Amino acid sequence: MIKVEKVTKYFGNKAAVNDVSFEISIGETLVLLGTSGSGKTTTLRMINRLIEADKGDIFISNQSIYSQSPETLRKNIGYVIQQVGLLPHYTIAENIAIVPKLLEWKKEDIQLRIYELLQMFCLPESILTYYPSQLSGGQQQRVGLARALAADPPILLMDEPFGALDQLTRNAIRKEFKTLEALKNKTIVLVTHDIQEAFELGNKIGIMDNGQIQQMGSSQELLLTPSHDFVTKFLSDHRMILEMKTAKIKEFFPFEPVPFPLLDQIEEITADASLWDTLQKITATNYKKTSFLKMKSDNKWYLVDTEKVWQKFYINNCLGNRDKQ
Ligand SMILES: Nc1ncnc2c1ncn2[C@@H]1O[C@H](COP(=O)(O)OP(=O)(O)OP(=O)(O)O)[C@@H](O)[C@H]1O
Repeated sequence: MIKVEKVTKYFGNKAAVNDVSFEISIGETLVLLGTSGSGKTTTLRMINRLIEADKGDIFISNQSIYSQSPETLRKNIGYVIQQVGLLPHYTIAENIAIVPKLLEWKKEDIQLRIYELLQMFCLPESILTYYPSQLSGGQQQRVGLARALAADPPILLMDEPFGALDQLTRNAIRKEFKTLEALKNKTIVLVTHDIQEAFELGNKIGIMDNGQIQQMGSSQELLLTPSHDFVTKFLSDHRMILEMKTAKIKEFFPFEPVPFPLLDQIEEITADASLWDTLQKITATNYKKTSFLKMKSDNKWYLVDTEKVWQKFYINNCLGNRDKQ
């Protein structure tokens, strides 16, 4: 879907992005993660030609982005930035309608789409006549996302989209973001320096340093087979929590099946849920040593012994990794 081929960008004599290549398939989310100044934003902005590359080429659906005008290109690419970028003198309705209007949609269709997006992002109708400054940060961020999705573009570029929010709002919006049906088939490139955000949202993560992608892979690949010392060091402070977010609860089977669970200790969960999400679910409702999980995969109840889960996690991850280092 998106192919970036040996792309370089200089500012003065310095290469901000140096010979970067990667590919993303339809429906994948690639997160560019890295230190400040490593070239993440420059890479992202070259995809919608807000920054022009000096060398290399970028293809979307096998067509070079340089074979079309930047304006045509951007009509098919949603763009979300940390500062949200809502136009201050436009109402919320006008802000959301910008791209559909550019695409000359009918007035009624734009109206319908606006209401659909309000529902999708849990925003009240009353804000439609407000100006951006009258909204909270979290609401502005939701409107920014709604605006980017208004014309249902196949590609979404996001630059620190949750960066301006406090931690609680950030976590909540991130959770919504993960489950949004409207994002399921989108090809997304997201820039962040938040390691946990990257591991939560990315199918693929590209770790950038000094204008280059040091390693690109799934969260498991980065954690278990880092290809550079930089990658190991970059992730080291967060290692434990990342491994809990990467490990899936199904890896901790077999649990004991039970015919009937105790009703005050039940949680429904999918087999693909992470260990982190599962334990959070269990401990949020009842901090007990055992809990019952109903696996959505086979619809049976299992008794989960969290102590055993911890032991297995420790043996699999902590001991295994230490052996490798
Ligand atoms: N317009 C510009 N003019 C000159 N130098 C620039 C410009 N934009 C970026 N740079 C430089 O290019 C390098 C990469 O910047 P970029 O914004 O891509 O990094 P980043 O990884 O997104 O950083 P951050 O996480 O801090 O936003 C930095 O050294 C930056 O100072």
